Order: sequence, then C-alpha cells, then structure tokens
Amino acid sequence: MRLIPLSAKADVGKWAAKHIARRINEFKPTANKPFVLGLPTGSTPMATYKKLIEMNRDGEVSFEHVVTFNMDEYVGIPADHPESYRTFMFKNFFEHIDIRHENINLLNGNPEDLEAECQRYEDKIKSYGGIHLFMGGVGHDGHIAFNEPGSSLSSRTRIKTLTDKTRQANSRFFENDINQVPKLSLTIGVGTLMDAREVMILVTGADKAYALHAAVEGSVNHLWTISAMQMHPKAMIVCDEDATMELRVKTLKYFAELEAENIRGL
Ligand SMILES: N[C@@H]1[C@@H](O)[C@H](O)[C@@H](COP(=O)(O)O)O[C@@H]1O
Repeated sequence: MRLIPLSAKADVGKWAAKHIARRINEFKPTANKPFVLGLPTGSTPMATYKKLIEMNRDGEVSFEHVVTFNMDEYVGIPADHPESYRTFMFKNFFEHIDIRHENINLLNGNPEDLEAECQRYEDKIKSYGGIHLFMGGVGHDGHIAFNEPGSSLSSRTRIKTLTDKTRQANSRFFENDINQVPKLSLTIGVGTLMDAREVMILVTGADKAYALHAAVEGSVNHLWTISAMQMHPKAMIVCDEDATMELRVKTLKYFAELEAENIRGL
C-alpha cells in the first residue's frame, strides 16, 4: 500500500485529481475501450471534483469515454432528494463535465427488488471488464463506501443497515436530524472494491486520524473495513497532515521519504 502524506486538504484534492486525469490520459480511452472510474460522495472528495471540473474545462482531461460507477446510495429517499447520492453527483460533478449520461452508473435506492438491483450493478461492472480506478473516502469508524464495521471483507454489492454513528455523522446533511437520515443503504462490497485494478482512498481531517491509523498501522480486520486495502495489490491512501495525528512518527517519515518525489511540485 502507498501512503501519500500531503500538507493541506486542498493538496489532497489537487493530487487526487491529477492522478485520475493522468490515469485516464495514459489509458487513451475510446468509445469501444472506455476508462472505468469508481466514485464516492462525501465532503472529502469535493476538492477533487472541483479540480477535475477545472481540468476538464481547461482541456487537460476529457470524460467523453469514461464510464463511472458510484459506490453507494441511500435506500428509501427519492432519487431527486437533495441529499441522495445521485443528486450529489450530478450537482457537484457530472453536470459540469463532458461525460455522456449513458456512461453514468448509480445504484437505484428505490427499486422494486433491492437484491436484484445489487446483482444488476455487479453484472454491469463485470460487463465493462471491471473498474480501472476506484476513488473512495472513509468514515470515522473506518467504513469504506457503506461497509460498516463487521462487514465481510469479501462482500459484494448489497443492502446494508447504517450504524447510528454513521447516521449521526451524516445528519449534518439532514438538518442535523438523525431521524431524517435513512437507515438502509445499497453499497458495493469490500470484495467489489478489491476487484478494482487500483484503489485510491482520500483521508482528510483530524477526525479521521484514527481511521487512518487503523488502515495503515492496524491489522486487517473486518471491524475497520478500510484495512482490507492492505490486501489490495495496488492501493493508495492520500491524506493531509491533520489526518496523520495518530500515526507513528516513524511510519509517517517512512512513507514521506518514499513518496518525496511524488509529493514535490504540487
Ligand atoms: N458512504 C459515505 C462514504 O463513502 C464516505 O467515505 C463517508 C465519509 O464522508 P465524508 O467525506 O463527508 O467524511 O461518508 C459516507 O458514509
């Protein structure tokens, strides 16, 4: 696993956006050979989306032949609810870039059959030959997508009950009222994420410091689903200084030295 320790939150957004653009450009996608990108919601990736929008506008990267799959969606709120992950993605990213709408894949949180919807999603990912690069964030309790503590590390897309802790954290988007936060979600599994050719996780802020410690220094454990990234052949965590507060000085120094070249010139 690589750890890219940067100074500020804005640097994380810039670095991640540049990495995504580099991967897309290296791939030289076409209509018949699209680049498949996995995406998260949340406050953490906002700076990355902003930078990617700028880069798209300036002609540094195109999403014309990029297919996207989002990680998760709430169950039971309308698709056009201001806090649905569909709304989030269109408002903060898709509406501002040159992506074709038929290339956007999102889980439907209101299907007739929830299990069939999960299977449809897995099949659709497979139909593209898998995901090239999956970007993600992390919850305070180390959850990845909505794979809450105790999720199987080989899980696939499925229905998940949200913990009170997650609903409390996300209530900030629902007028600080936990009762408005859905209790269920559809989420890709840890196994789905592990199948991506490359995974890039963004971690910012002191409130995520313990999750970063568990991801990098902890043992692989289903109680911290982010730790499964240690088993991924090509995983990378990009973090800011605040998020490193629970890491050993020795660990941080080790990765900072390894990545010195890649951090310079941001
Ligand atoms: N399902 C999402 C996760 O994908 C996200 O990583 C997490 C952290 O969000 P934030 O970046 O706002 O801290 O929130 C939710 O639980």
